[in-house]
Amino acid sequence: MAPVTVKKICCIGAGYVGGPTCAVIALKCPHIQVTIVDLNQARIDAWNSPDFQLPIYEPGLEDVVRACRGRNLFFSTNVDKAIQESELIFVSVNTPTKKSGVGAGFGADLHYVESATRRIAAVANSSKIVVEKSTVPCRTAESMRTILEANCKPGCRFDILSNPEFLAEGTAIADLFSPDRVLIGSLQTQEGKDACAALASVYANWVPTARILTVGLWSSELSKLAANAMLAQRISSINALSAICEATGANIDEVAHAVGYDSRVGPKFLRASVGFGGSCFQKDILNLVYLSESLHLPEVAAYWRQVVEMNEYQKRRFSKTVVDTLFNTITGKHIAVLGFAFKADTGDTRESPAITLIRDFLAERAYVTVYDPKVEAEQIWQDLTEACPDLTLEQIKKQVTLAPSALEACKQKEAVVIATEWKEFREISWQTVYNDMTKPAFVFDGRLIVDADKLREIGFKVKVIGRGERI
Ligand SMILES: NC(=O)c1ccc[n+]([C@@H]2O[C@H](COP(=O)([O-])OP(=O)(O)OC[C@H]3O[C@@H](n4cnc5c(N)ncnc54)[C@H](O)[C@@H]3O)[C@@H](O)[C@H]2O)c1
Ligand SMILES: O=c1ccn([C@@H]2O[C@H](COP(=O)(O)OP(=O)(O)O[C@H]3O[C@H](CO)[C@@H](O)[C@H](O)[C@H]3O)[C@@H](O)[C@H]2O)c(=O)[nH]1
Repeated sequence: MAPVTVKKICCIGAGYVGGPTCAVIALKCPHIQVTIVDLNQARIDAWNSPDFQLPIYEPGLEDVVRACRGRNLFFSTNVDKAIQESELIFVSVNTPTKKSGVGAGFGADLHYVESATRRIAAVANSSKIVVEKSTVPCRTAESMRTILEANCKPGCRFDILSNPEFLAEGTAIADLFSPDRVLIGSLQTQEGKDACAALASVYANWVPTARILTVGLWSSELSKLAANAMLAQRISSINALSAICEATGANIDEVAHAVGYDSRVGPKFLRASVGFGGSCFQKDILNLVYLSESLHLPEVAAYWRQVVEMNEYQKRRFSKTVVDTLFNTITGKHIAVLGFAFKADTGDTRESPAITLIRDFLAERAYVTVYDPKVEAEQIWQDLTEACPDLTLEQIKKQVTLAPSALEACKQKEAVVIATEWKEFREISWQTVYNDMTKPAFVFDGRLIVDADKLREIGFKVKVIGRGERI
């Protein structure tokens, strides 16, 4: 059987991955009709909003959606119709860490993947290529295949592919336009290879073929977890070294520069910080830990677990530095927190280190004022309520206020804490900030973005992650 020519694609899950990924496919493949479906009506309404108030903020995304929405890109809640019409279906639903039951706190909650798969099985009335886009534990494709094959209608067949996504938030569109690689895993049967060729031909519309890697199904699934684990491991390594720098007077920027200059190490992902956040790193490493334990590999599990533990330590260490530096108490003190997103150029707050810091400050009964250029107020209240189960929203609102700008947030505060590396925090007028602050005025830089010497000349007391200078 010759590889299928893909004319219609359905993507189940209109989130941070499904939305941008399939919008870019629609842009680059005008001959393919792409329908992105979701059960969440509000999300689909936002994708369809006349003024392009899209449900996620991602630089460049609006231009892509404007170019193809209504042409060959559609957003809908009619999941069944999109499944039936398409030859190729991406499953791009969420796979959060399990909160209860077996594997709670580590394993991936696969019930969204399973219900999407069951829906495909229930309504498909022709052969489909089903593509696992979500990040999943090794061998999930096997479970999907079992469900699909058990429900296959006469004359139909299902081929399962793994095609993990490597985009990073904030640079998703650039990453999708020019990916380092596209990874496709398939069974090594003729049918599996044909399905793989069909998906590869979609990407080949804009990705050089040398960058389209084809591997076995399980290698593909494991490679995604491995890539995230190794990226996060670099951050935990540099953060561990930042603690040594603070204790010795070395400078973590200089150390990272010197180490990264070795072409075998490379310069990327060596930026010390208050800790990594985001929906993926912690979840995927815990998933790898759980997988290792299930395979009776406790040493391997312990190795990867330490990457997450180091990250927790880094966040705790930073909160403690704030308290210690502010004369061992922040009770009743006023602290501005600049940034709430887990990184710059996104409105996403999942696992943001800012949440942990603010939780710690509230536990010390400090007053906190937050400013973030992209995160919605609703989201901040929701995240803080979840992070502080002992406090009601009313109590949280007595201690936390939201400011309309960075300058407003810093007024009359004893300390400014930089939690996200937004460009505007680099460019803020620190002299104005200083003039309006309570003295002595402290800056705690958790993202290595300020020029500490300049700030000290203005009069600030400055603490930067990974720098051992006395203030
Ligand atoms: N966020 C990232 O940067 C990123 C990058 C690479 C991979 N991933 C992985 O991609 C997957 C999706 O992540 P995300 O950030 O887009 O999640 P998300 O929560 O933003 O989006 C998932 C969407 O799927 C929808 N959904 C769930 N079950 C459904 C069903 N049965 N039918 C229809 N819709 C359904 C939800 O309503 C939600 O809108 C995860 O496995 C994640 O680990 C995420
Ligand atoms: O040197 C660095 C680089 C990043 N970070 C932090 O690490 C977190 C994650 O950043 P990043 O990886 O840029 O964003 P994500 O959107 O989480 O992307 C990661 O997770 C995605 C989901 O699986 C993968 O697809 C991407 O390849 C992978 O980079 C953020 O809090 C960053 O501030 C650092 O502290 N130091």
